[in-house]
This record gives sequence, C-alpha cells and structure tokens, in this order.
Amino acid sequence: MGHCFSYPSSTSKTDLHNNGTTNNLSNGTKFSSTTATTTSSSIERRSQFSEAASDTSGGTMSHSGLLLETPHLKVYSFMELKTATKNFKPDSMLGQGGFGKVYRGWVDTKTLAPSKVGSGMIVAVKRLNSDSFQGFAEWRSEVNFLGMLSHPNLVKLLGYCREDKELLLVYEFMPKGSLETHLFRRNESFPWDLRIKILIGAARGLAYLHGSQREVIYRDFKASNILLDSKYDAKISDFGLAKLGPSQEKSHVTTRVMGTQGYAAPEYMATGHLYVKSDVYAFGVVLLEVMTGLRAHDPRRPNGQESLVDWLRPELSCKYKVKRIMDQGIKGQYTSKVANEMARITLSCIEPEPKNRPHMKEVLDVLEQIRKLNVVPDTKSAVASPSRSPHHYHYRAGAAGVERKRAPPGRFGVGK
Ligand SMILES: Nc1ncnc2c1ncn2[C@@H]1O[C@H](COP(=O)(O)OP(=O)(O)OP(=O)(O)O)[C@@H](O)[C@H]1O
Repeated sequence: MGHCFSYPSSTSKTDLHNNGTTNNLSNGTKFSSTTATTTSSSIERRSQFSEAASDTSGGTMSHSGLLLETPHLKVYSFMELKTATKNFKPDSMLGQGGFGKVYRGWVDTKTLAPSKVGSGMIVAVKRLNSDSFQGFAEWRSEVNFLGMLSHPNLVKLLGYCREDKELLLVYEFMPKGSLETHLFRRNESFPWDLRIKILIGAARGLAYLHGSQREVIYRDFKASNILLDSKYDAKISDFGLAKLGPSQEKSHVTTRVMGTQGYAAPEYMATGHLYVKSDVYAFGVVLLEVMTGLRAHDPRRPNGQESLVDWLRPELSCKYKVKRIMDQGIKGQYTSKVANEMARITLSCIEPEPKNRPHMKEVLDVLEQIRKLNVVPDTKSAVASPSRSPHHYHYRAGAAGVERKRAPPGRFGVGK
C-alpha cells in the first residue's frame, strides 16, 4: 500500500481530501428504479418557475407557464429562422440532442436579424421537438436561465422563437464543438493541455452558477454540454434541467429524477434530493472521463465496468493504478504528479456523501494549481508519437470525419 494515497491531501490549500471512504455505490443499477417515480414532471416544472418568478420581477404569464422578461434576447419569427438556416437543410445540421436538432444559421452581427448565408455571423439554431411537454419545459428553462445569467463560461443565448408548436433557440456558435466530440468521437487523441484548459473553464462556469445570488443547480453537467469556442474556451450549454437552489442550506427535492446516465449523483438517484454538490459529483465524472478517455457510462463494456465511477473509483487512490487508467493517447503530455493530483480531486468530487465533496470554487483552485504543475512533460514519448503532439490538433465543427448526427444520449426521467 506504499503507493496508495490517503486523505487529507498535503498539497492542496483547500480542505478537499479529508474523507477517505471509497464506497462503491452503484448508481447504474439504482436509477432504473428511481425513474419510475410517480409524480408528474409538470408539477416539478411549475414549482421551478414559481421560484424563478419570486426572484425576478416583471415576468409575463403565458397560458402554459411563466416566461421571464428578457429584454436583451431577440424574438424571432419561425420564418426568419427558416431563412437563417436555409430551411433547416440537413447539410447545415451541427448536431442532435435528446430534444431536437441544432443547425448552423446566419444573422447580422449588429441587429441579429437573419442574413444571407455567408454574410454576418454564424449562430447555432436549436429546433426543439415541440410535441412533448418536456421539450417545452426545457425550452422555457433555457430562455429563463440564460436570459438572466451572463458569464464568459456560459454559452450565450441570443434569441428565441415560439410560434404555434415551433420552439427554437438561437445561440452564439461554438466552432470547436463539444468536449464529448473531442474525447470520444475522433481518432486523433485530444491533447492534455487543452483538456485541462477546458476543465478550468467549465469549473469557472459552474462555480459562477453555484455562487450566484440565488444558487443555480445545473443538473445536467456532462461532456456533451461543454461547448468550445475557437480558442477552446469552455462554455456550459443546455439549461433545460437547471433549477434554482433552495433558500438556506437545504436540498432541493425533485419529484422526478432527471439527468444523464453515468453522471447523476447517488443521493439524487436514490432520493431526488438535489444539491449544488450533485453538480460537483457530475464534474468529478467528467474529470474521470478526461483522465481515462472513457465514457461515463458504456453498456458495451464488460459486466461491472459499465459505470466508469463504479469501475474505476478504487483505482484512483493508488498511484501505480492511476498511471494504468490514464488515457494512453496522451502519454508523455503530463507528469505523474499531475495524474495523481487529478486522481485526488476526482475522488473527492465523487465522494458518495454530498457534504464531503468540495465546492466548485475549490475544485477550480485545485485545477489551476494542477495546470501550473504540468511544466515538464515527458518529451521522449511526445517525440515518439509526433501525431499526438498538441500542435497537430485541428478541428472544425461539422467538418468531414466528425460525426454530425448521433443517437440521443442516455438521458432518463424524461418523456421524449
Ligand atoms: N452553440 C452551439 N454551437 C455549435 N454547436 C452546437 C451548439 N449547441 C449545440 N451544438 C451541437 O449540437 C449538438 C446537440 O446539442 P444539444 O444541446 O441539443 O444536445 P446534447 O447536449 O448533446 O444532448 P441532450 O440535450 O440530449 O443532453 C451538440 O453536441 C453540439 O455538437
């Protein structure tokens, strides 16, 4: 056990690693039973918006819920967005999520009015499947949250459209796609320095949400919701499941468990109790994905390995095991110290008990220290595999070789 580390950490300034229990709670087996919660999602959604309304003045009640006043968002007609996307032509599709398709569109840089293809600036237009109640709830949540919040690490919502059954959202365009695409959908391995840069940006975004006047629980943190701008700066997208946290130090109790398989915190799966620390757990899962290059949940893996956390949690506390689980594609781009510090912070984020997890601000501090630590990469391996060098990495959203369309991710608790 000489190589196994224990808590507390001697290097961290923050008190991150003071709980050593490594419990193999299997969220993978639990959530199928918890998704059978009987209360309807409409109740949950209504309570969310009455909370939102109590904090923001000037909302207008539509027949199906509260849409807060968001004066800086542009309201588009369906016709305008049809024009901006070349009639939602399949070749302008950027991607597909559980609730709709995302298209490339063009708008005027100043007025944001739809423009001809090739003039003005590119935007991403999400057209939601409007036939499910959940689709509408996600659309409304997105408009309300992103209409109120603004931060360099949150994707910018520029406008929206609601016309008959059509629900659309217009976002700033993120040319480098999502972290998920880079980690799992490309043959070329994604360089370590970009991975850590992205994690820091995402941590900053989440810390901002948790630190806002009335804390926001994001609830769907995962690699596919971390979008990347031209400099690989991370921006959190998709506020469809976000919730305002409870006042005081209580948890938010949801009547229906929703999220994405592999990322949901055990307390949330088991009880529906939601804390900002539930987001910290999901962040820890993303840390593990970034370290290993493996998906949070993969039913194609052998028995017992489907859930990344359940499978690899024990490996995170032993130095020699950490080395073994690191993504082979980035060998030589990080030091052993970096790998071990990553393992420590990951382990503390995925602590079974929410109160034992660090705050996002602490996670951010640790990641910034880890970035500074990584000054002496193993140059021998970097030379041995030049194609893996960070400088050779290129990506363009929608470019050939990048999967544009995919099966909806394994979200649960929703009626799609
Ligand atoms: N602002 C954007 N700029 C560029 N591409 C985007 C943008 N928003 C979304 N996309 C692309 O569209 C894809 C689908 O996004 P969407 O948010 O609908 O789904 P998701 O987050 O991948 O899955 P789900 O919504 O089911 O959780 C993304 O993976 C990304 O490739």
